[in-house]
Amino acid sequence: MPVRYVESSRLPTAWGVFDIHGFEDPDANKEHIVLTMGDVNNGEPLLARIHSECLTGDALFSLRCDCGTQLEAALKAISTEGRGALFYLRQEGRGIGLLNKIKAYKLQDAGADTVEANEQLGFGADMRDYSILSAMLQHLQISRVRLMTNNPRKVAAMEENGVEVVERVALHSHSNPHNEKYLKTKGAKLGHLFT
Ligand SMILES: Nc1nc2c(ncn2[C@@H]2O[C@H](COP(=O)(O)OP(=O)(O)OP(=O)(O)O)[C@@H](O)[C@H]2O)c(=O)[nH]1
Ligand SMILES: [Zn+2]
Repeated sequence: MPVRYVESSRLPTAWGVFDIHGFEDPDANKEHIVLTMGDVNNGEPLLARIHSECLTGDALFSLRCDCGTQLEAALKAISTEGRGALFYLRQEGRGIGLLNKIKAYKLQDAGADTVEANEQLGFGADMRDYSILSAMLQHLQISRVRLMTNNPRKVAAMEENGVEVVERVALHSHSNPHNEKYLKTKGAKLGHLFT
């Protein structure tokens, strides 16, 4: 069964009042959301972010990655513009799930990098599937974006879903002693563009 829209409501946040739109993916048994602010389908390129779920970084303040700071930066940027959309996709651990990510962290504690750890567990380096965006983009009638990401695969994903990416907006990643190797591996092995 295809991904389908379920309901929307207001969501006041520390960065202003967003609208939250809920979608369900019955085949994968996942629930996804989009946070929007302002008029998202007036034809002007929309400031947008595709954020992949990271429970440890987004909700538990983990310093192993840069997800929490990127989530905050994206919501702040949208609120500053007064207009934008954040797609929060439930693709924890680049699509391998939370418990497998913890297994990968254990292997990283023993010296593997993020890609090697995934491979040792029998997964590809990045298992995310962006086709779920299609129903969300269609429902919200979004056709042109300025995409906040360092990941060229996300730019390609938007384009594959029929959306014109008029600009890639770099997102600054805060490095700390715990995520240095993680950030280095993103640049060296996963194709992330860091300035
Ligand atoms: N498998 C695995 N996933 C991780 C690890 N650390 C973070 N993640 C997941 O990686 C996803 C975020 O991907 P990133 O590679 O940090 O960034 P990105 O989304 O590709 O690119 P940006 O748009 O630039 O942020 C989230 O789903 C995290 O849960 C790890 O060590 N192993
Ligand atoms: Zn993370």
